[in-house]
Parts: sequence; structure tokens; C-alpha cells
Amino acid sequence: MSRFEDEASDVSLSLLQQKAIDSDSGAIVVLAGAGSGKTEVVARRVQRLLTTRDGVGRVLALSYTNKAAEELGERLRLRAGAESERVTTETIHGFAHSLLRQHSTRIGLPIEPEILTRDEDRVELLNQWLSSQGLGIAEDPLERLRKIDINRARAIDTAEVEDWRRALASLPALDYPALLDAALEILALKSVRRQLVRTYTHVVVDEAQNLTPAQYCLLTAMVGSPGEGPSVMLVGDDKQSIISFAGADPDLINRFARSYDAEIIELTENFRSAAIISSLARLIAGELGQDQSPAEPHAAPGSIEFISGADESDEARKISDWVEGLLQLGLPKDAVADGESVKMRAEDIAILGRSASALREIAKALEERDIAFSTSSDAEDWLEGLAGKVVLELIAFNAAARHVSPQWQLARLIDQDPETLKSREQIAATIRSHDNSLVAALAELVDETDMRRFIESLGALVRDSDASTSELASWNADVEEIEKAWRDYNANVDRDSRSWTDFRLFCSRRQRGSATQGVQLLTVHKSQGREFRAVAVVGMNEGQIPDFRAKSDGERASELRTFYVAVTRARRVLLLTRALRRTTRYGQRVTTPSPYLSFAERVTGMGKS
Ligand SMILES: Nc1ncnc2c1ncn2[C@@H]1O[C@H](COP(=O)(O)OP(=O)(O)OP(=O)(O)O)[C@@H](O)[C@H]1O
Repeated sequence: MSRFEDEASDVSLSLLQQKAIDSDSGAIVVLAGAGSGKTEVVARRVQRLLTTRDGVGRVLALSYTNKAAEELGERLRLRAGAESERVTTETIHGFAHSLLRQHSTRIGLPIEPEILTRDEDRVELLNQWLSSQGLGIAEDPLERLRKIDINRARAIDTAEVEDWRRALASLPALDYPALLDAALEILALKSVRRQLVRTYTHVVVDEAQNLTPAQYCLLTAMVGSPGEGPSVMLVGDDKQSIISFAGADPDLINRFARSYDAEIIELTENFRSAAIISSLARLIAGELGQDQSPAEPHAAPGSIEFISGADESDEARKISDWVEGLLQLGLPKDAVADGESVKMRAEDIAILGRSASALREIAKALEERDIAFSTSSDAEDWLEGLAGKVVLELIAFNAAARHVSPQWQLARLIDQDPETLKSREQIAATIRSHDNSLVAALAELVDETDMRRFIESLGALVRDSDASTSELASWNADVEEIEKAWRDYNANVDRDSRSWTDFRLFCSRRQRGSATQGVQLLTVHKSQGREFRAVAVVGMNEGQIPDFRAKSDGERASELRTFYVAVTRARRVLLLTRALRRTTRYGQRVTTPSPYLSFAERVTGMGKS
């Protein structure tokens, strides 16, 4: 049974929630703090639209992360049953991508245009482009691309942005921000917009505080002028606006409310978090300038605890003890409501860090104790070994032999000139002579164009290899991962729809770390929109939370909002942890506790230790 199934029946909606669900306004904005049931309103409203009104076409429900979109889809399936087939749940980029997949040729792009998702590929293109223009190579290409990205997110055209657009067009390829440009161009085609407006009669956007101006342009292009297109509901919380560094502008919600003369509904209660955690959230909200009237106390008292470790591995050890305790003994009885179960599954626990690196020691500690966990891994982390990564690029090559990215990535992996990897024959010859015998063995696969045979032959490929034990172990683990992905893919996708491109896309979702088994190790940013019965926030030191790079008042406020997001993921138990000493590149350093601990102190009366 899913978590949402557990809860579907026992939620009695507040009057304000009901108002938002029942509203027939063409434009609605729901503004509210964390855990106030915004996503619940989205789910219920969509359910109402699908099941009780005539003439409703499809509903487009947009969310910020893939995970949040998946969870919304799950809530809808549960609530609207078969009717939920008429809902498309997507991220904005996912929606833009689907438009592109249908209409790319109409804006002069090839079918299945290449999308450069890796920074390394974008750097390669930038340098190739600059040298083709006689401009040498960029001094700090990544920094230059970041500036270009943020300007595009803010819909600001600069000479560098224009130049980068030309570079992409020279391949031709897109990157994520260019995907939005392309979708906007597609939406300018009257026939496409007409078709979309006929298809989608309602659009809802969850986590709208994360909209960037570029995304907002796309959204308004799709829904048209006020009163013209589908009904639109935006749902958001400016206290959870933590990605302004990437161009998000929470004020766009207000702009929408003004331009579309939206009905504004504010929800006030925190349904998610137990009393003490809600008090902490209210205190932080107050500091962020949003005084909130005291809400009804939550039926569960909840708990906030604090632990410190001598150093980061000791901090990680203590967190593992806490996890083990929760799994074996359940939640403390005095933290839950009367009659509420204390039983815990690993998936009910999240460990949140300001950055992915803050979670590394924890991953090691959990691994040592054999406690299952998932991380929001970086794209390249899915497979462990070199040979496994080469297999993934061979799959990408089969998906689109004319794309440059598999060729460039393969070249980086096996340290060869990309020019020697242009055709199947070249690839086979180059990898056959590679020093690593596992990689060399893959030469046999290069000509295999049948997907099933390709995957099924992986297991038998390496018999007598001189590879080291650890290389072999990585290879076996990678083959298992790929085979598992293949099985899941087959279970999810009809035979007729299967293709290399589609399977590659399926794999890349795994690469982005969408695994959900076990304790969830997440950056705070990835945890947005999610909730867990117990949450540990690690690295509560000055310099970690808040991040040492945040200097200006605006940046410090954004760090406090990050802390707000982190603590409000917790439903019953919140643990705040820190290490008294940390290893930095200057050696071991004594740490200073995060100033944010004082909020927790005020609600619990505890010391900082
Ligand atoms: N009226 C209600 N009564 C009881 N529980 C509710 C009610 N509305 C929502 N909930 C529950 O409260 C929790 C928080 O709701 P939801 O996830 O919709 O909040 P949210 O406002 O979207 O939060 P966030 O902005 O932090 O993502 C969920 O577990 C949901 O099932």
C-alpha cells in the first residue's frame, strides 16, 4: 500500500481547501506555507474536475521535480481512478520535451533533436564553437555557461546568450534551457496552440515559487490571454523559494495573480508537521517576515532532537544509530497522535544535506550497517565501472548514431580522440584495442542492433578476464543494474513502443537518481514537495547551513528558506546534527554551530551542545 493510500480516506478538508477545490474561477492562486495541503488541493481539485464536470478534456499538472510530478501522479491515480488517465503530470522541462518530440521538424529541428544534458558536452561544444570562430577556448567555460544559463532562465538576451544559441544551432542540438526556447517557438504555431487548448482544459502548477521568467513565458504562451485558454491554478509558497540562484522568481506568482485577475486563496494550517515542528516552522516564517496566526495545534506532539559528533564520521555513525533505532523500535510514542502507528519503514526516513557532499559519510555509515538507502545521485553515478558506463554510451549511440554526445562521452571515458569514434567500425576497432579487458570485450556488442540481444548478451560477455577483482565486481553490479532497468522497462512499456531512444531515456531517469527504496539521502533542494515521518538535517554548522558562499542579505535569506524547507519535510520527528570538527582542505577545523539552531532551541528549550 502506498503512503497516499494510507491517508486518502482520513483527510477532512479545511473550508479554505474546499474553497480552492470548488472554485470555478478561470485563474486561481493558492498561497500557503509548507505542509498546508497545497498539493492535496491540487490533487482533489483535479479529481473534482475529472469526475464531476462535463466537457473537461485533459488536465496538465506541472510540478518542479520529476519526483514531485510522480508523487502527484500517484495521488491522482488513487483519487480519480481510471479518470486519472486524462491527467498529464510533468515537469515544465518534461512538458517542453514532449512538445519537441511531437513537433521538432516544424521549427526546423531534426526528429529527436539532440539534447546536451552533460556539462562536459556543453563545454566541448563551447570550446569547439569558439575556436571555429577564431576566438580560442573559454578561460572558465563552466562559469561562462552558468552565466548564460541564468540569463536564459531570467529571459535576458545577452551577446553571450546569442552566441551560445548559434553554437547549439551549429550541431544542431539543444540544452535544457534551449528546450524551453524551442517549446516557446512551437507554441507560437497557431495550429499547435489550438490543439493544446483543445486538449487541455485545465492547467495546474505546483511549487510555483520555483518558476523562472523563462518558464513563466512558456506557461503564459500556452494558456494564452486571461479568459482565453484553459483554467489555470498556481500553487506556491514564497518561503520555499530556494532556487533564486538558478533564476527562480517567486514574485511571478503575484504577477500572474495581477495579470489574470486570479482569485487568491491562502491556507493557514500545517497539516503535515507535528506541533513542535510546526512551531519551529512558524518561528522561521516570522523571521522571513511572514507572521502567521497561531494555528490549531497538531494532534501529534512530535519531537525535535539534536546530536553532535566529534567529527563527520562520528556524526554519520550517530545518525545511523538513530536510523537503526527508528527501524527497530519505531517512532517514540510521545511524538505521535493517539492511536497513530509508530511502525517505520526505511522509506519513511530522510536524511537531508545542504549539498550532496554533506551526505557522503552518512552513505558510508549506512552501507557498513547494511541499511538500504537511495541517494539523489549525480547523473554519472548510476553505474560504477568504466565498462558499464561504456555500455550506456553504446546504448545512446544505438538510440541516435548522429548525436555527438555519446561519441564525446565515450572519448572521455576511454581517453581517445572523439574523431576516432564516428562510426560503428571505428568504435569497435578503438575499444577492441583498449587496455581494460572488460572494455575491450564490449567490441563484440558494437554491431548488435537488436536491443534484447544486446542486453541479454551482457551477462555472458566476460568469461576469462584479467580484470582485477574490484573491476569485475563493478562490472557484475553494473550488468545487474542494466538488466534490472531492462526488466522494469519491459514491464512498463508496450512491445510496440519500445525503442533504443526510449530505453536510453528510461535509463537516464535512473541516472538522475529517481530510486526510492530505503532511507532517502537527499539534498534539501531535491526534497522539495516531499515529506517523511522522520527527517535528519545534517551539517548544522555555520558555513554548511547557512552555506559559506551566502554573503549578501538576500543570499542569507535564501539559506534560511532552505532551512525552512528542510525542517518542514518532517511529519513527526526532526533531528538536527552537526560535527564538532570537520576536515577541510586546510586540515581539521573546529566548527561553529549554525545560527539557525537558535530557532530550534527556542521551541524546545534545549542547549546547542
Ligand atoms: N485537511 C487535511 N487534513 C489532514 N491532513 C491533510 C489535510 N490536507 C493535507 N493533509 C496532509 O498534510 C500533508 C501535507 O500536505 P501537502 O503535501 O498537500 O502540503 P503542501 O502544502 O503541498 O506542502 P509543501 O509546500 O511543503 O510541499 C500531506 O500528508 C497531506 O496528506
